[in-house]
Amino acid sequence: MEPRLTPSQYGCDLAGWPLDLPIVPVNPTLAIALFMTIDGGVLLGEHIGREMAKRLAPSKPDIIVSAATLGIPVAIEASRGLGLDRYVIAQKSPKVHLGDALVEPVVSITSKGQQNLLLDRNAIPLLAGKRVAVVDDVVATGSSLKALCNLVRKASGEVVSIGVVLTEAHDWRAVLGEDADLLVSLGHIPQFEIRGDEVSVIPETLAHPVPA
Ligand SMILES: Nc1ncnc2[nH]cnc12
Repeated sequence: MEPRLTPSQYGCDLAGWPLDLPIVPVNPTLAIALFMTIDGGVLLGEHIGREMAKRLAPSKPDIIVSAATLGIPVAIEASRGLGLDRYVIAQKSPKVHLGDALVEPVVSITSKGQQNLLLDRNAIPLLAGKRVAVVDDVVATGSSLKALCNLVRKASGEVVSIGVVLTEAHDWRAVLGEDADLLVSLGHIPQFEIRGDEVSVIPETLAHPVPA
């Protein structure tokens, strides 16, 4: 069994929607506030879509792109909020129809090892020459969003904005580089240091970091 950490939850705000997230270890010294978009309910999904749409609308996207699995509700709800129909989801696991897919590597802090993001070649016509908003649930390392931006560009789409529900710490800024300027979010979560069964916020990972 995982040790129970104290405190066990972190309270955050998603554009006016208060949420208590469970604090879970990702390794012996680091814990995160876990946000699972698929467990939040329909009303939270609607709220996320409405608030995400407000923030993405100024970039006038034609279509939204995200990654399976936790990005899927964000893509659907943001598309609904923007009045868009089609959206494109990059897959993480090879599917029978994806033998010939466009591929980009990803390193995640919540899944072990290296994975790939795969874009179905049949989706290329939906993206080529289009203004594309890339969305995801949480940006931590920035690796998934960077891979998504690379896939959109390989498909000749223009990345006009990046929308995430939560930013987590700040490592993503360096990984995204100039693309970090395209990013909008609904909230921020820090990361946590584990000592024994107690956790404390790492000050440099707060929205307005406290220098070490
Ligand atoms: N806090 C978090 N919740 C869910 N997925 C994540 N991926 C990276 N950080 C995460």
